[in-house]
Amino acid sequence: MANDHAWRDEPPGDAGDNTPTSTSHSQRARVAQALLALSLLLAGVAAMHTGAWLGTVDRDGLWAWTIVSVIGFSIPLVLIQTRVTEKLHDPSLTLPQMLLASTVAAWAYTLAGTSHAVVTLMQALALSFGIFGIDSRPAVYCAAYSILVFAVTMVRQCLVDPVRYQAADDLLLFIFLVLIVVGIVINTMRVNRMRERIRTQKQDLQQALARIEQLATLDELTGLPNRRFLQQALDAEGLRSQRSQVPWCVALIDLDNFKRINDTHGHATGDAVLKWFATQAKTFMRASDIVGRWGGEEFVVLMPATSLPDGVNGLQRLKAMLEAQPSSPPPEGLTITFSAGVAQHAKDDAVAHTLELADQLCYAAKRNGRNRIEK
Ligand SMILES: Nc1nc2c(ncn2[C@@H]2O[C@H](COP(=O)(O)OP(=O)(O)OP(=O)(O)O)[C@@H](O)[C@H]2O)c(=O)[nH]1
Repeated sequence: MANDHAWRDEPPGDAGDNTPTSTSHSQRARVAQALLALSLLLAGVAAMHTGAWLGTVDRDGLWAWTIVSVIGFSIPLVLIQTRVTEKLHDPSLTLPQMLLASTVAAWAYTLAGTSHAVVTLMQALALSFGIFGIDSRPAVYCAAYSILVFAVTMVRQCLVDPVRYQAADDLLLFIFLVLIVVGIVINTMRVNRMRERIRTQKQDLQQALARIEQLATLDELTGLPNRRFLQQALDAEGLRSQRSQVPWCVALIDLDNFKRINDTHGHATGDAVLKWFATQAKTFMRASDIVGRWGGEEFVVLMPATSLPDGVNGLQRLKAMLEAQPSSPPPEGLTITFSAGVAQHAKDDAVAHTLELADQLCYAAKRNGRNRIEK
C-alpha cells in the first residue's frame, strides 16, 4: 500500500489538504457515509419485517435484531455528528461500521429462514458501499471478517436447521459470497492506487505551481525580486501614497563599467559580481526596502516611508559599505562601484514618471564621473 495512513477519510479531491474548508468537507462526507449506512440498515430491517409478514423470516428474535442493529448503526452517526471521533485515527468509523454490518448481516442470516440467500446479497451490497471508503489493508480485514463470520454462521445453520439451510445450496452461496467479496477488495485496491496517483500528481502540480510563481516574481540569477515584481510593488506604493502624506523614494542603481568586468574576467565572474552585489544591497539597505533586479546590471530600490535625504543616505551607506569591503567578489581586488539616481515620488504623480526621473539621475551620475549618487 503506497500511503501510510490506514483510513480513507477525506474525499479524493481533498487529499493532503488540511484547510478548514476541506475539514468541514470531510466532516460532511463522514456524516453522509454514516447516514447511508443507517439508511441501508433500515432498508434491510424493512425487508426482514416484510419477510416476517410473508412468513419466510422468523419472528423470534427479529425485534431484538432490529433494536440492536438500529442502535448499533445510530451510535457511529451520533459520534460522528457530534465530532467526538474527529481526533481518532479513523474519524469516520468506517471499519467498526463495516464489521458491525457483517455481524448484523450474519445474525439476519440466521433469522431469514428460506430467504437467507437474500441476506448474502444484502451483505455483498453493504460491503461494496463501505469498502470504497477505506484503504486496502482495512478492506482486506473487513472482507476476511465477513467471510469468516458467514462461514461460521452458515455451517452452524446447516447443522441446526438442515431443512431450511441445505449444505449444498449454502456452499454454493458461500462460494459466490467469497467471489463477490474478493472482487470488491480487488476493486478497492485499484481505486486506492488511482487515488494515490491523483494525490501524487496533485502534489507535483502544487510544487510546479509554486516554482512557476517563484520564477514569475524572482530573478533567477540573484534571487532578488524581478522587474515584474518590482513594477507591481511600485504601482502598489503609488496607489497607497495617494491616500497618505508619507513620502517614498525610488533609486535606480547601475553598476559601473560592468561590461569591462565581463570582458576582462568572463561572463561567469560578471554573474558572480551581480550575485554578490545583490547580497550586499539586500544586507545594507533597510529591511523595509525592496531591492530588486531591474535587468542586466541595473537594480531598483523601492524605499517606502522614506524622504529624499533619507533615501540618499541609504544609498550612501551602501556605497560606503561596498568601498569598505576588504575583498569584493572573486577575483581578489576587483572594485565594484555603482552610479545611482534617487527620486522622491510626488503625490499624484505617475509612478512611471518617478522611475524615469531616477533613471535620468542615474545617467547624470554616469556622466558626472560614475561612482556617484544623484538626486
Ligand atoms: N555577466 C552578466 N553580464 C550581464 C548580465 N546582464 C547584462 N550583462 C552585461 O552588462 C553589461 C552592461 O554594459 P553597459 O550597458 O555598456 O554598461 P557598463 O559597462 O556597466 O558601463 P556604464 O553603465 O556606463 O558604467 C553588458 O556587457 C551586458 O552583457 C548578466 O546577467 N550577467
